[in-house]
Amino acid sequence: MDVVHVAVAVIDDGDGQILIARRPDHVHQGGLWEFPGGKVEPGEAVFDALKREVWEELAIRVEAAEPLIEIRHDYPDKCVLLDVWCVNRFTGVPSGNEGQPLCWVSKKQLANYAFPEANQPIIEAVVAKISC
Ligand SMILES: Nc1nc2c([nH]c(=O)n2[C@H]2C[C@H](O)[C@@H](COP(=O)(O)OP(=O)(O)OP(=O)(O)O)O2)c(=O)[nH]1
Ligand SMILES: [Mg+2]
Repeated sequence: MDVVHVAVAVIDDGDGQILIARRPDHVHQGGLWEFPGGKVEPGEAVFDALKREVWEELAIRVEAAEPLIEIRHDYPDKCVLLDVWCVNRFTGVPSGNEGQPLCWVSKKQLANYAFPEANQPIIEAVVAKISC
């Protein structure tokens, strides 16, 4: 199976709150919460994909980000490579541009939301990190 390369953004508000979004019911891993992001296009740099996806989904401009962790995960129907970045600086106010519910949550609260299976190590990395 082809591996789908995905740029994923962990966005924090500088005050310990992290932005999560709910995936639509009808898509892959639908109904679960996620960190915003999406597929890297052929020939596109991952950071450019991150900025593009965050703009498309949330209408905010990423100004600075750093790599956090890369996760390769095989779902029964899809293989993904999640390229996860911490967004350190952005401009604008996030809005669910695609109608997706958004929520700002503390690191501790992340455990109360259902995420796709691949996200477990991401959540551990976020919790372990001092900022983001
Ligand atoms: N964005 C995101 N995707 C995740 C996470 N965890 C996880 O397993 N995935 C998977 C679900 C999908 O198979 C894939 C991301 O695809 P996507 O549906 O967000 O891609 P996209 O925004 O480009 O959407 P589309 O244009 O294809 O509709 O990665 C996560 O935390 N965030
Ligand atoms: Mg997406």
